[in-house]
Amino acid sequence: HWGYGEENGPDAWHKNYPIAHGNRQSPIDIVPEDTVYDASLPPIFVSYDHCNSINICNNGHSVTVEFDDTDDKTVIRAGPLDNAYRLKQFHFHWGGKGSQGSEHTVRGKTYASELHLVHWNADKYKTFGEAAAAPDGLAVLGVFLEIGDEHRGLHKITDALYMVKFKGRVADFKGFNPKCLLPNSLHFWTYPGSLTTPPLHESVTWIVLKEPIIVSEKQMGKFRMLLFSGEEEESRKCMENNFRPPQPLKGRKVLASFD
Ligand SMILES: C[C@]12CCc3c(ccc4cc(OS(N)(=O)=O)ccc34)[C@H]1CC[C@@H]2OS(N)(=O)=O
Ligand SMILES: [Zn+2]
Repeated sequence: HWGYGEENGPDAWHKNYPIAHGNRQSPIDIVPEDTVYDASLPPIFVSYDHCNSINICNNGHSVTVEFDDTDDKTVIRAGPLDNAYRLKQFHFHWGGKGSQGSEHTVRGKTYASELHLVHWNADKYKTFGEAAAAPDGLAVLGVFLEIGDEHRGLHKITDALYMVKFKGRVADFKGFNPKCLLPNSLHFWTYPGSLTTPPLHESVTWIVLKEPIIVSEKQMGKFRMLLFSGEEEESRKCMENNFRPPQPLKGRKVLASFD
């Protein structure tokens, strides 16, 4: 099964998922001076007010917080999007001790972690799975995490991680609103890309925020207590370095919402 190890890591994914060598793969290295400022690009509109998380889960690749997406309560719209996209889940990618960890990079700079808020086009598609296979099916909002002071909003998440230490664990996690995980500025870069884990579907409009949020090394350390492995497995591998490196741009244009 695919993972982030020597044998089953990103360089091997193409064997079962040939689209890994496709023309709109993610993540990418964002080179600000090569991006195109598009003054006609409206700001993104994040309406997470009536937001309710359901549970927190260790899926063996990351830790995800799932949302009730049965109506248009929690959506992002505008920016590069033609429809309202409903929040389905968010999850993180992170590194080992204070090193790399983000998936997107900025002129080669890696951040300690990257938060992905995964939304799907419920205006056009009936289910998340159907949307996830369509070229305009998903919109993922990416937020960089940088090491510094501790982040008050992140505490609720890091305090819940002990409940999902092992792969396959799910725990109740109600009433969390991810609005508190967004930075002050919603200035973004956007480009057409893909899921960054198998099945690597080329169905994502990426919206990567320029401004990182600041979290403490102690908070990041709690993510590294999670395990890739299940409770019954004898090999206990810390969940860390669960990121795919940047992929070829293949002629894609990266638009900037700011000059
Ligand atoms: C659940 C699904 C498989 C995995 C998957 C999905 C959607 C968004 C995802 C975002 C990810 O993370 S990332 N970094 O943002 O790309 C990683 C995996 C994702 C759908 C696609 C088909 C499956 O859906 S299904 N079973 O057919 O209903
Ligand atoms: Zn992700």
